[in-house]
Amino acid sequence: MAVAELSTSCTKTHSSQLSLSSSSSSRFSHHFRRSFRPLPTTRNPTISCSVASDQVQTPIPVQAQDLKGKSECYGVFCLTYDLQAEEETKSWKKLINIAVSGAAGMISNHLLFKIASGEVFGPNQPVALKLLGSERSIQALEGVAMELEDSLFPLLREVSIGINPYEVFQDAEWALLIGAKPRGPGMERADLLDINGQIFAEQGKALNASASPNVKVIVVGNPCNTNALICMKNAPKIPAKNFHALTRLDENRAKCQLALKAGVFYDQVSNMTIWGNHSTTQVPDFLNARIKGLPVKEVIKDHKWLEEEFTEKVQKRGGVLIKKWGRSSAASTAVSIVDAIRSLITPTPEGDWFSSGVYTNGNPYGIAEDIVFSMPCRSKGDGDYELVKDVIFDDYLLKRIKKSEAELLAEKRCVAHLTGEGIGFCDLPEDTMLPGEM
Ligand SMILES: NC(=O)c1ccc[n+]([C@@H]2O[C@H](COP(=O)([O-])OP(=O)(O)OC[C@H]3O[C@@H](n4cnc5c(N)ncnc54)[C@H](O)[C@@H]3O)[C@@H](O)[C@H]2O)c1
Repeated sequence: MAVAELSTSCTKTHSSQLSLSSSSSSRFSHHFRRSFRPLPTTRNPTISCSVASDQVQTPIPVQAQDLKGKSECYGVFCLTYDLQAEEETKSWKKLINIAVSGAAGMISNHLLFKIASGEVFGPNQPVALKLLGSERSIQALEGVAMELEDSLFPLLREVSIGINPYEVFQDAEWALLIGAKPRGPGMERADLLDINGQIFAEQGKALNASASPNVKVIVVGNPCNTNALICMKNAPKIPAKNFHALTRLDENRAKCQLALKAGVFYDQVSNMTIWGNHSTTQVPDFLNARIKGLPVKEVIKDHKWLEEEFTEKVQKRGGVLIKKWGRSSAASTAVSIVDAIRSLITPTPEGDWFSSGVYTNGNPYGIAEDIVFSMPCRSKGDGDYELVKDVIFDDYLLKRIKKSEAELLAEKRCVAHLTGEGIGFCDLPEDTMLPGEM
């Protein structure tokens, strides 16, 4: 839909509501951007209308040096489009705030455009993007915001960028935490846990202080299960159930491999669980998965392949991809983040389920409590989920699950200093890899 079309659906613009700047006299001056503050919550951006206004001049783009410690609206997104709440149309929903960290990275470069297009939250859901970068990525973040400007997405009502999570996470209803440091040459998994754990401890505190109290958090940055645990422990005001570690890419990869082996298209594969850690100890569950509604083992008779090749193929898929392409999977990861969100905001198809790394307290499978473990979930589409109870186990599956559980318990001990549970002590069973490493 074109911007012009949108504005015709708006009854009236309210220049009196243009209260974006703390200095109203400079609001429409060429330099009004300088006095900008983070987007105020009183802005009531319920109604979507054209971003254009004949009174408004071109804003000066945010400069890197302006951004220290601030979250700034960006360029064209500083212009107003608001209408009064009572003029809300029936066809457009209330704007939602989506925070994305690592917004200048490769995964975000795919994800942000999917969110802004309406592909994720729906064609009648206006969105505000709050983009968090690192100090090193400020310029790149500005470039991302420029590309978003140039895309003219009707649903994208606001974009703000910054490097201070307390500012950027203000009122976030979704937090997609992608930004993290990659494992450098010679770096042990324990080092990575500590370096990235510190990022997620700080971001947990920031979410606790600034985000919507019911914010849904999807942690993508690796090691994502333990990062999600750290983040959750540092955000006691937010329900533990709201934290997810992304294992959806692993689920999608597993479905693809089963489909290939069975000679069916991948939409025929369902009930795919990834158990455990997003590492090479993860367990793609072929015992409970189904192909065309039948147990996998009834369709794929080559059980040796299932036990030996399938599992390893899924676990190491990311590493093989890096070897081929020279960089890690970004597009398919972004797609899997979209899948993960959509699984929470749309009802799960009858009888099916999806995988997500979630908090283990109260789980029905006997998995150790107080870790973030990938398990099968179902959702009513309200943003929440329930763990699936009707799954079966055999010795093979249980043994593998135990291995991944042991790894996550060790990771938890390793980051005790970041979860407020004492002194970190690293006795990781082995230096396992992330799926994107080889
Ligand atoms: N869970 C999964 O399935 C999965 C899949 C693929 C990648 N990953 C992980 O996702 C992460 C990002 O991957 P990518 O390919 O986009 O990497 P990338 O290096 O292209 O981007 C990461 C971005 O994060 C930024 N960043 C670093 N520290 C930050 C901080 N404290 N706050 C905000 N931003 C920060 C960096 O400047 C960079 O722009 C990595 O940790 C990767 O291992 C997870």
